[in-house]
Amino acid sequence: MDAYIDFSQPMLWLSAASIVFNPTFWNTAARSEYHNKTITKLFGGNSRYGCYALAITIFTLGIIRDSIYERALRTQPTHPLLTGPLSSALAIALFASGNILVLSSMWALGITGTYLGDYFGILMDEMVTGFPFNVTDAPMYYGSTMSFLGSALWLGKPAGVLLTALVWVVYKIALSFEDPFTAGIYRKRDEEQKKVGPQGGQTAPKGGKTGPKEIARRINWVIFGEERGIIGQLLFFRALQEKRSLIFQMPAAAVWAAIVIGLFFVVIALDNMGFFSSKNHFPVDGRTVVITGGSQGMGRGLGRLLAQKGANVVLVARNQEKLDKAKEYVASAAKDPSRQRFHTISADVTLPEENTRLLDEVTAWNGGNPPDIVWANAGSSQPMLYLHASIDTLRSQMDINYWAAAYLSHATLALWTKPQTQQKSNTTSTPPSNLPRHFIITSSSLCFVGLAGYATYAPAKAALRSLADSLRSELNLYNGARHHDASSAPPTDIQIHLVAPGTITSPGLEQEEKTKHPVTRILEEGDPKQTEDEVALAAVRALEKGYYLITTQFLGAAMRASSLNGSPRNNWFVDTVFSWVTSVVWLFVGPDMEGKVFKYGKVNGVKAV
Ligand SMILES: NC(=O)C1=CN([C@@H]2O[C@H](COP(=O)(O)OP(=O)(O)OC[C@H]3O[C@@H](n4cnc5c(N)ncnc54)[C@H](OP(=O)(O)O)[C@@H]3O)[C@@H](O)[C@H]2O)C=CC1
Ligand SMILES: CCCCCCCCCCCCCCCC(=O)[C@@H](N)CO
Repeated sequence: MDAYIDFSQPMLWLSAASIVFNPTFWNTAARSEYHNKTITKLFGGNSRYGCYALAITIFTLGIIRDSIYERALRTQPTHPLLTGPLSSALAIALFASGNILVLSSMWALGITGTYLGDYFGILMDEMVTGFPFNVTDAPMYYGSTMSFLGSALWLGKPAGVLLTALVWVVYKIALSFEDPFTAGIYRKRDEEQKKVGPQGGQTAPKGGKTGPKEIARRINWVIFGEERGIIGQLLFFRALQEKRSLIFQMPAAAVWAAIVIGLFFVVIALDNMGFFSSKNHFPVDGRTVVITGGSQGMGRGLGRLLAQKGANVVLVARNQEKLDKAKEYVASAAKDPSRQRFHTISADVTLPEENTRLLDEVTAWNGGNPPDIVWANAGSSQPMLYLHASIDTLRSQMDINYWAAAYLSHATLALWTKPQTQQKSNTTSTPPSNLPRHFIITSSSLCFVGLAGYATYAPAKAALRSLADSLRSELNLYNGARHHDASSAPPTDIQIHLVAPGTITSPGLEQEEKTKHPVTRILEEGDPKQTEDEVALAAVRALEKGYYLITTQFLGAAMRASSLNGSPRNNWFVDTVFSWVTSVVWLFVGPDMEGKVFKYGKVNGVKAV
């Protein structure tokens, strides 16, 4: 054991103590502030000063802890297993991505948001849902853990790996205290706000477009060191100082690997901040959108979000009562209620003629203009073992999950590709509509990966992906023809998109849980759950960036990256490197998933039909 870790070194124990002490300290301090206003009282009743003081204290304690950690490691044995070029490359990657998580989290939350401002009654107005919070709920904690592990690998010290494990456990415990507590604080605030009077419902999450002005403002912020900038610079320079001398000792291959992986995370972060495309590729203000399956779940979330962005919205589903309620809910979010219009159509989209009828009805309602955006979102899942499903079920699953979207695309594209002369000019739309029209299909992340228990459903979703890929290729013909003879060609470009969400906490999910086999639950256990609003926001943000094949959370993105095939890339660099990474990840995840199903059969057996 002594070859790995030297437990006789006092620094090791001091480091462990400081690792345990820090989160314990800030949780105790913050709770005492929350209950008795202890820190605020110390600062003459000014809670903001109190919070800044706590921030400085926590930050200083962090630096002390980090330097004790480093000193502790220097007195520890090095192990050859941890000193190769691979280990160094991994160290850099962990350190880089850990720091990106920490810095971007601070950037997004500010000082009071980062350093427990909630406990001081300084609440954030809006939930931050963009990067890095779309990657993990606790980027600070995970980022810091990654940096610890990075340092351990860099120095090649098994003791560092052990201390990192301690960091991780301590953070996990801290999170299990903090998360419910903060959730409680915000719940209380929301209840109080409700009592005071309606504030227009939920506020839209923060983030959104990052135009050149916003970028300039942020750079300014960093250089001139307003609150977030100062901390960012401190951390950045400290990281540089520590690592500079060591880079020169690295073998070239490790340097290159580290650069590629580091760049990968930088590009992801920049992409998430909207650096690569400041133009909005999906303007909806003043335009007319049709959403099938719009009466609940993701469709309703989309309706609400697009109403907030100024669209006229038509919701389609079968049940008229639910449609009426949803319309009221969506309309109440309108950006400009005096101008925006809302409508519902009851239709069964599994019937081809209903799809043509609904488009005719929308066109009439829209002053003779076809809708600008059509979203084939209706769908319904009956997961169960394949052999437990009747042939009728297999067919009806295909009807609602594949054919409904196929019929709607067929009818919509027929309308949109009519020559200019046969389409009324889009007089109701502002800005004037030679803007592209969009046909969007809701598929599922299951279009990328097959899972036991989804053979009733996933094939339809995979077929949708193939439909979108094929139509995307074919639509180039029409978009090209607009440059041949404008008068006989469609009046606008036509774009198609496929959105592949993961698990959504919708009424549909409650329904599918009734037939789902337990083994399916095991396989999809790790899939993050998104609300209808979260999934709608993620999808629309990606559309605004001009993406074609869209996922809404990180696991979905990984599944997508591992099955890109010939589909157009969103960001060629990220997509390419990510697909390499996933092809390695699958070597481990694949057998693990196969094994889980096998083991379920081994333990429980399975009945023949
Ligand atoms: N929930 C999940 O975990 C996931 C869902 N998806 C997909 O996302 C989409 C939305 O799902 P979700 O948010 O769960 O929605 P829900 O299942 O909660 O709602 C489905 C909507 O579609 C409508 N609908 C169902 N059948 C028809 C029909 N034959 N004709 C017209 N409208 C119909 C329903 O209204 P009515 O019954 O009144 O017709 C309702 O508005 C679906 O395509 C689904 O496959 C993808 C990944 C995960
Ligand atoms: C490198 C890549 C690793 C990939 C691991 C794969 C893990 C599988 C997660 C499965 C998620 C399933 C979501 C289902 C959504 C859905 O459509 C249904 N709820 C509707 O019925």
